[in-house]
Amino acid sequence: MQIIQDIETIKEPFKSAVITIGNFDGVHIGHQALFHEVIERAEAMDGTAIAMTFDPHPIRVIKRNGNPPLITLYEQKAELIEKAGIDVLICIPFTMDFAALSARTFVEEILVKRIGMKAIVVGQDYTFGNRREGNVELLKQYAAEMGFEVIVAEWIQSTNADSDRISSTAIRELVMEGDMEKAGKMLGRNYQIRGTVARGRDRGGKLLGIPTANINLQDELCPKAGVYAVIVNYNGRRYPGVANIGYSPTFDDNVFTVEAHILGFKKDIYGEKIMVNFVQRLRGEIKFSGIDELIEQIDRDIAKAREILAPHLKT
Ligand SMILES: Cc1cc2nc3c(=O)[nH]c(=O)nc-3n(C[C@H](O)[C@H](O)[C@H](O)COP(=O)(O)O)c2cc1C
Ligand SMILES: Nc1ncnc2c1ncn2[C@@H]1O[C@H](COP(=O)(O)OP(=O)(O)O)[C@@H](O)[C@H]1O
Repeated sequence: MQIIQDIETIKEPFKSAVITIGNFDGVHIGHQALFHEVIERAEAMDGTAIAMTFDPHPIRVIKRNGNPPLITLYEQKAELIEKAGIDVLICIPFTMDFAALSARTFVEEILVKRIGMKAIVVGQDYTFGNRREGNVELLKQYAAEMGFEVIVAEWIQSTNADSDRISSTAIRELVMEGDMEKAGKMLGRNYQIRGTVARGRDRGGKLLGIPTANINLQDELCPKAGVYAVIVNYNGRRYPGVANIGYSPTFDDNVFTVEAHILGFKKDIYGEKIMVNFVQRLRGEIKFSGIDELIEQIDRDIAKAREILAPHLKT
């Protein structure tokens, strides 16, 4: 996948560009369906499948809806879009100047003239341009005038019985409630955080005999405090694990940590990158009266996690 960070570097329009535009936070199954549609159309036209996204996330720049943490940071988002099969990812640095572009200028100058858009795939509620003045109706007017096709994608319903609409907001809420199974269904994969292993309080290995790799979150969404069955990616492999998120109330230092104990693993991995995939929340954090009770409980957590994770690690 080609990645373009600066549209000025696009010197000539792409061949029959089929494009979809969005923040795609989470790259959930609804986003994946849009990409699928783009790829199919592009293939039929012998054209180029393009996704356009923004970094930083527009809500960070416009601050209309506060500052919600992100489901996917840029690196993972780009990886997932590539995996979906998109040919070109155009990542626009979202600035106040960009936000001020009129809908017409954006469509005519950027999408049609520079990128060579021949078709655009959007959801029904797509809005764009300064103050969200552009919508599907306006896009259809421009389409007739400027000569491109507008494809309005059907909404993807959740596979859950309550058929919630799949949305980044719904997924954020599920992750914050610790409902990783439901979040995972909407994402089409487990919710993941990634980071570099940092030093903790030097208790896990020495005091408890259960070393934990601590990671500091950047801007991403933190699941509800508690204990989770997780799959850890390290060095290209997948390991079962248990993670703890919270303040470890048995100890009184009141420091918030995200940490994972990797099962069947023994190695110093400070400074190395790991990815933690949340499969299921097991319980909330407990303030134990002593270290022995804490260790016994963690042993039970590990046994339960092994059971939950076994089917996930078969492949
Ligand atoms: C699976 C798991 C469950 C945990 N549950 C609790 C808990 O219920 N209460 C608590 O105070 N600490 C809990 N901890 C946190 C440990 O106290 C923590 O790993 C320890 O303080 C090590 O910290 P360190 O990595 O900074 O050295 C848990 C840790 C793990 C790995
Ligand atoms: N099975 C394991 N799971 C997680 N980390 C491990 C494991 N085995 C060794 N380690 C290493 O031990 C470190 C954690 O040790 P710990 O005693 O909990 O200290 P800290 O307080 O620095 O987290 C990890 O950062 C990692 O480098």
